[in-house]
Amino acid sequence: MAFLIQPLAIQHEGRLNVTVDPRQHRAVFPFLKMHGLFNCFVILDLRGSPQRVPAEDVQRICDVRSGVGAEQLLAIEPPTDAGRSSGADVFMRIYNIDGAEVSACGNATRCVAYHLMRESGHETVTIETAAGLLRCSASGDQAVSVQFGPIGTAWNEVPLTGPADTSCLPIESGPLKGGFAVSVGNPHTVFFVDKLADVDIPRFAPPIQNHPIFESGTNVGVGEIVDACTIKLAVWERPGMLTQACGTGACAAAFVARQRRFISTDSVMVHLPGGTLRIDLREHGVTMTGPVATCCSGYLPLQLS
Ligand SMILES: N[C@@H](CCC[C@H](N)C(=O)O)C(=O)O
Repeated sequence: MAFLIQPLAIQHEGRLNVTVDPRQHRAVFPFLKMHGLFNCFVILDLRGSPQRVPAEDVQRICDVRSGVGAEQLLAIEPPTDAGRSSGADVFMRIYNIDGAEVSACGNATRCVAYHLMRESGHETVTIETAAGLLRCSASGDQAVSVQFGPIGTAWNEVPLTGPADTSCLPIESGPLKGGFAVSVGNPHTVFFVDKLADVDIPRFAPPIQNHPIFESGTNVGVGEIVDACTIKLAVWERPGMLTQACGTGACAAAFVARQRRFISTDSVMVHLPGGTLRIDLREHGVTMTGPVATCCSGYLPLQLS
């Protein structure tokens, strides 16, 4: 697969349109690469030709050696009929680097929302995902807020494979004990430790991520309380990588810290290796606010089925 990459030559007016490469007789899909706190994404606009991206293509595109390099691939598609009648502007399909579809990604939602708001000239956009509708709004020049619904805490919402106390799971790995499992549209298990820097996350997180108590694995958050309104957080994400930032992980950690009364405010600053997110905890749900950035755009010749 060959790529034509145009660093920083970003066209924000109009859609990313599909054209045909006359030499290769293959559809050429424009892509945009963006990041939210260095959690980076390739975005494809498939509104004109909604189809699934095969797992091998996702893997190749996301691999920094063979492709563009990204931690998730996002396909913008038309909303479903149900989504459209509830006000959704688009459907966002989320692929992890192994090609598996997942139902939520906080940083990606901010990036796609920013791109769509630039395209429409509006200050708000509603994105449908497999986990439901996400209402997004501009928050200054280069930042976006996303409203998630209420955090799920029931065992079958996470989902676990059977009934268990999600607020104190009976599993452990080294210093990771007493995890609190929640759903932010995707599964997260949050542990708090005294000193985050002392935890060897690549060693201790995988046994939690892949524990049979989870129906489809879990993302693993390891947090340290800095003060009554601030958390330091690292997230080990499915399918097995330490990220610079995780938006849904930040929502999960702020929610769990509040439940455990480790923090006393409804507005929590979550410091991740890639930067800081503000998480507002409200009765009707959680709102995440943070920056986005555009890396480059280009063209991907793909044979989608
Ligand atoms: N980085 C994302 C989460 C992406 C999905 C995750 N890897 C999963 O498997 O659920 C975020 O910002 O939320």
